[in-house]
Amino acid sequence: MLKWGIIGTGNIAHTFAKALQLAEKGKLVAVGSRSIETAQKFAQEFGIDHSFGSYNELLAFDQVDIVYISTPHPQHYEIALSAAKAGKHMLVEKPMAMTEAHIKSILETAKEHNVFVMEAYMYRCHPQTLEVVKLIQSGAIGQVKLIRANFLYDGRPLGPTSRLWINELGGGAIMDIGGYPMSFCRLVAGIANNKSGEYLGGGANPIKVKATGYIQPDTNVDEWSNASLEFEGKITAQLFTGIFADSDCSGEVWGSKGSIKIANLWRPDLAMYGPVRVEFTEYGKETKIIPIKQETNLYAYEADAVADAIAQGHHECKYMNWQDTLGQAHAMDAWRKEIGLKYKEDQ
Ligand SMILES: NC(=O)C1=CN([C@@H]2O[C@H](COP(=O)(O)OP(=O)(O)OC[C@H]3O[C@@H](n4cnc5c(N)ncnc54)[C@H](OP(=O)(O)O)[C@@H]3O)[C@@H](O)[C@H]2O)C=CC1
Ligand SMILES: O=C1OC[C@@H](O)[C@H](O)[C@H]1O
Repeated sequence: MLKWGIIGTGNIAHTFAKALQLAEKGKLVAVGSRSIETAQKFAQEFGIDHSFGSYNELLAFDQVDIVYISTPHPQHYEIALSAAKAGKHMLVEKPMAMTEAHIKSILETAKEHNVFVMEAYMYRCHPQTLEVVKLIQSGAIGQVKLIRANFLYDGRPLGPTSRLWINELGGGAIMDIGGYPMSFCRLVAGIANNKSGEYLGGGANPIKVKATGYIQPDTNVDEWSNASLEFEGKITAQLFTGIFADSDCSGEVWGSKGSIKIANLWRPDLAMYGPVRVEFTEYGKETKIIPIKQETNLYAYEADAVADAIAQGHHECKYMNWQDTLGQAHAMDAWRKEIGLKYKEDQ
């Protein structure tokens, strides 16, 4: 059993802690917060014995094998460096850090200290995503030509104190949710261009990134944006993200023989985002609905995939490996640059 410690006690930390209760290969043993009161409250809520009033105390605790870093994005960098130096494996929430330079440095430090690290794109570990991968690999839709992926939701009710609307906390749509469509298009292009037929992980890197978007002058964060990508193999993609609209977690892939449509790509744990299934159409024929059996929770799949990789002595997870995270970081920097979106980490 992998022994987990959680760093930060916000929204996703609660979701992940609940999921760990369902994971087969891991359990939550400790939590670290900036305040001891918050840590104790969280520990009580999840019935765990160890709570710490600083992240460094948790990192020094020898009963924890792996930390889940769930602070706002700009804080991931320093915490991940400290975690690696403390010899802890880590699952770092997406984006792994604010810039490609910071992400490179996290991966180098993890390598130096011989620890596992994964950027927490949880949907990559889910059977629905694996079904999409399988369909593309089987040649069912022929040669992939065009990809579309969206992640939008309404972040306005969260109000101005939410990290989502604060530039210093890495706010804005691209950094919060734009990374999902980017990572999906990269995954699909990577699978399409990998002729070995084996899922080796590692998305493709776009050879062109063009984008437009709207940066709110009051907050200096992007409220919406769309990007157009071009990949090798004559594959093009269009991504949409925004934090002002009804939720849209959908994606589509068009090939030379057929297409795939997914209603709820990112949050199959939440029915409000749409049904969990893959629609496959061979052009000119009736659409087939492929139901997806969820045997556990979305984040429990992720936690168990991490546990499997570590048990096999790997420092990366095949569903989101280091090469993929680096390519993702490069593409995300390019997207932001296209619309002039800047953070203090860019200096
Ligand atoms: N994979 C997924 O499905 C999701 C991933 N995420 C990712 O997880 C991360 C956290 O998101 P979310 O849980 O929504 O964020 P929240 O704002 O809800 O929580 C963040 C937590 O981080 C800690 N923290 C440390 N430094 C700061 C700071 N300067 N300001 C505010 N909080 C701080 C706090 O915990 P404490 O006070 O205990 O130290 C806080 O509760 C983000 O990187 C986001 O991209 C978010 C939602 C879903
Ligand atoms: O990763 C995420 O997915 C769900 C969103 O609600 C959240 O803001 C984001 O960080």
